[in-house]
Amino acid sequence: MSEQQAPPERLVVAAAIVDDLALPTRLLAARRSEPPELAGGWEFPGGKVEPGEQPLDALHRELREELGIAVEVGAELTGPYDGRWALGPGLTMRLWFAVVADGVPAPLEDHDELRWLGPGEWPGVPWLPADVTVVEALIAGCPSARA
Ligand SMILES: Nc1nc2c([nH]c(=O)n2[C@H]2C[C@H](O)[C@@H](COP(=O)(O)OP(=O)(O)OP(=O)(O)O)O2)c(=O)[nH]1
Repeated sequence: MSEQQAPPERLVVAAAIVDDLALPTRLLAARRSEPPELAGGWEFPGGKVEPGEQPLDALHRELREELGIAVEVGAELTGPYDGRWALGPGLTMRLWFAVVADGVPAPLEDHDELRWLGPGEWPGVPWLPADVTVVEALIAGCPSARA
């Protein structure tokens, strides 16, 4: 009988899209439309890195596919697990600040609503459970996000 191995971890890459990399006051949140168990939860736009793909290439691809935008990527908000954020069994996330460089964000895929959250509003949507601590860390690092 062969030993059971844990399935490989999948990396999710996502963006905290803000109005200004130096002084962020507005954050773009996206409401998931699928799968049914996640629908209605708000998240950072992004998705899974494909095998052989570089994380930042995956980020640009996901944002182009999901929102129809090109972005300028800024600093990474590193998490407590080897720089990543834990999302659930077998899933971790890397998150970068970004600003829109081209296009107007639209919910083209996987989302049914986008919302720019102003100062004091960043915690104000029902984020996916794993994102709540990420949003807290974002706010802690961005005094300009507070009301
Ligand atoms: N993009 C994103 N996913 C998140 C966040 N928080 C969170 O728990 N997740 C979870 C939801 C999903 O289970 C998983 C991301 O998968 P996804 O469905 O967005 O990936 P994908 O676009 O590549 O789609 P697929 O290949 O699975 O079809 O991570 C977040 O802030 N952003």
